[in-house]
Amino acid sequence: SCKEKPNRQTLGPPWNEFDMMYMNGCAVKDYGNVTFEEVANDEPIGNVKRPRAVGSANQRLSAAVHAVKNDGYTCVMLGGDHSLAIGSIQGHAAAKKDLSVVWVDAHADINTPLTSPTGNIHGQPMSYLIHELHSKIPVLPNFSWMKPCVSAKDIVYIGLRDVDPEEHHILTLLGIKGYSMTEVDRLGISKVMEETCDYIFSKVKKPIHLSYDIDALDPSISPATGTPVVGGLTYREGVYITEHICQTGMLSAVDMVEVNPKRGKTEDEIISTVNAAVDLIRGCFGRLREG
Ligand SMILES: N[C@@]1(C(=O)O)CN(C[C@@H]2CCCCN2)C[C@@H]1CCC[B-](O)(O)O
Ligand SMILES: [Mn+2]
Ligand SMILES: [Mn+2]
Ligand SMILES: [Mn+2]
Repeated sequence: SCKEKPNRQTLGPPWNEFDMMYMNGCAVKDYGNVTFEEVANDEPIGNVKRPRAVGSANQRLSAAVHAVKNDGYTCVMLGGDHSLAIGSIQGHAAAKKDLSVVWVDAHADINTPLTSPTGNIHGQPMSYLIHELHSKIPVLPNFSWMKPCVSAKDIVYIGLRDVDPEEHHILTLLGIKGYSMTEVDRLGISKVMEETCDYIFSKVKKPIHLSYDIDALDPSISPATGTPVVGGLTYREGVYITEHICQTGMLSAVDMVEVNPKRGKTEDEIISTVNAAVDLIRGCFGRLREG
């Protein structure tokens, strides 16, 4: 997590007594890893796999993100898979009430437990988070702590190119704003970002929760991920998104998820994926390619 640019003159060496480090003019504090408990016999419930483990993990993550926000930082959550957006956005909303969510992803991750083709919760987080689908989420063990906290009108997707038919129906029914790779090609990324910000700021300027799935980038850049899909964002488009969000001054939390070294076939694939994720986060905190 990172605070705004401190006044350099008043600061001592990079490390000071609050175990903060200063990088790129940001005060960076490492809140450590959220440890997750192993859950034995975590049998699926209907079409939801690992509900108990995922529910308790997200409850812990939610508390951690809440603490980071209460300390006044912009929160950086490094995943893990995209089911962690449940805890990250819950914890953020507990501290900041009204949020806008920019979801950068090849996928919509808005399957409900009933529509999911795989039962994997990483394809469902948005359905747990939005008010409009609350009635479609069954009671699940270890999920009683959470409640919907985002409105459909406060969401924008960027990078969509692998959306299930049921997800497409939900997006259309709820009128959720999205820029698929077709729109990115048609409009260009700068127009997409201009429209995205006009849309989320059209009424009230809400803090932004940027939930960045590394599989939004083309697999040629970030192959070490669970569900790669061809035809993704270029490195430049991916970084432009973060630079544009940064300059709004409204970024309040960012998830960087689905970076999975185990899915890299070579060391180079892993390094390329991790370096892209690092550069995306640097873009969120003011690193400009012009220097
Ligand atoms: N919609 C999905 C789900 O499992 O719900 C199905 N899809 C895989 C499937 C393969 C065959 C062609 C259609 N797509 C992955 C996606 C979840 C991605 C989660 B993310 O966090 O990586 O975005
Ligand atoms: Mn995944
Ligand atoms: Mn995702
Ligand atoms: Mn994805």
